Amino acid sequence: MKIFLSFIGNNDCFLPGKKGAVISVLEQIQFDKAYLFYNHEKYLKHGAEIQRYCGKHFPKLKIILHQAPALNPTDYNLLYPAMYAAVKENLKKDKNGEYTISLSSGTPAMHSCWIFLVKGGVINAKMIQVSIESGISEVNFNLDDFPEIRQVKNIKAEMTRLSRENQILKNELGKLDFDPIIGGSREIINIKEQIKILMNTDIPVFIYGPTGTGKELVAESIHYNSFKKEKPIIKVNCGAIPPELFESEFFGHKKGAFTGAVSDKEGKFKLSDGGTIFLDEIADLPRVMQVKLLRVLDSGTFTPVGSTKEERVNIRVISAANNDLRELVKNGKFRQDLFYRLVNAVITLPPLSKRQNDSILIAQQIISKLNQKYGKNKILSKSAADLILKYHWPGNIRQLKNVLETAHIYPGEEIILENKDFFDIEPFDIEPVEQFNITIPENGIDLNNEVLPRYYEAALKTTGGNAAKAAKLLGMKPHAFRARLKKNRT
Ligand SMILES: Nc1ncnc2c1ncn2[C@@H]1O[C@H](COP(=O)(O)OP(=O)(O)OP(=O)(O)O)[C@@H](O)[C@H]1O
Repeated sequence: MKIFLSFIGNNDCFLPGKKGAVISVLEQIQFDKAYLFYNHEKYLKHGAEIQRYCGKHFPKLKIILHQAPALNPTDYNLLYPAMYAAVKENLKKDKNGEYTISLSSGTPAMHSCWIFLVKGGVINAKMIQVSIESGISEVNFNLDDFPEIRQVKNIKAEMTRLSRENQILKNELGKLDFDPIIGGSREIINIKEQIKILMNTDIPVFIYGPTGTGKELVAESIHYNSFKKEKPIIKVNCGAIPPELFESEFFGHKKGAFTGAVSDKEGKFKLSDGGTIFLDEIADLPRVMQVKLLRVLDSGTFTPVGSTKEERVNIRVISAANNDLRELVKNGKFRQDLFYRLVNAVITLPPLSKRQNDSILIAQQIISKLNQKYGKNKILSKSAADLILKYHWPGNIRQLKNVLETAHIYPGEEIILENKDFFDIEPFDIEPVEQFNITIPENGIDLNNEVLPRYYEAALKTTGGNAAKAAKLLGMKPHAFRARLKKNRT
């Protein structure tokens, strides 16, 4: 749509034998719409004359008279904000218009403001001037004619360039900006190298490793070191979403789409647009959702539940699981096509027990954080360090954190650990079941009400209160786990 913008000036009325600049332009160039601005009511009369004339001669042209109120048409301080607001308001209505602005009507201050609006990037428009002698000509000077404006533009570009160069140099120096992953073992150094290679690409990354080994930390590290770091990283625990809510969680829903949808809700894909979506426990994604996820990854589009409008997103996908997805594909539990879409690059996290002395480095960092939090100055005892190195840590770093958090509570300057501290946290790792010395009372035992509840609570303790993860430790579905827990607690 071709749109014309101009102020109405004193000469834009029909003096005998003379048509003003506005009419001259409208007679020579065909527009669909003309916004004629005036700063004061007295110009409305001229506007109405132009409207009448055009209505007769160019009936298809739509003329809109728009007030940009500024008491004094030569006062830049009043004029510029009024014109800025008027332009912004009209741009909203005709976003994709092809704009032409006339600099020939109105005061010199108005002309200058037009130039600032165009050259400042507020409106993308062609500027013209019109005179009896030379007719219509385009005003097309270069920004280089304005050293000050050019400087500001260049500073912005320069800053972007420098920040990119800085990032590249940092990468070359082997440093990550955001580096929460503690460890000096060969395994962890390799993982950081992989993060550096992958962080500024859009390649989908799959992170594989046992529970509590830092999969989420690696996903954050990729995101917060990437150019997308200013955009969100949205985490979704696929193992914790009830099957019936998957679609709404991922794609969002419209009000009234189903019982309980009391308002519109944006889904995780929309929320992570421009950034990263981290799909944790991807192996738990039901097959029906696997197809839908594949579609989003292929087309970049999805449709919220209850909507007919497709939405487009641009996201980086990082997924994680502690199961070997290849096995699940072989067993027909995970779609092969989705597997190939997600697993372009794989980062494998080793268990803590395979990371040489990293467990001590991590333990020291955990203790120093706890010291800061509680205003203490505790250190790890030699015997505790030995135990940490010897123990096999089935719950990995999360378990180490829990053990140290509990041990930190006790008085004394040193953190002391005993065997029982580990066992309390990890009830399944005490000893093989055959070695248990269990005696069942003659009147029997109520497994459901007396024994299992202790395991539910212990599993919750291991996962730091995360019910979905606790359910997983016990091989239960999250909703079944929650229901049992609720029942046992009441
Ligand atoms: N190398 C590390 N250095 C310091 N802290 C770590 C490291 N790895 C993991 N952690 C900490 O251990 C805890 C568990 O890590 P995270 O949640 O990333 O593990 P995960 O592999 O995603 O676990 P899950 O499979 O159970 O979801 C977090 O508190 C995390 O900050």
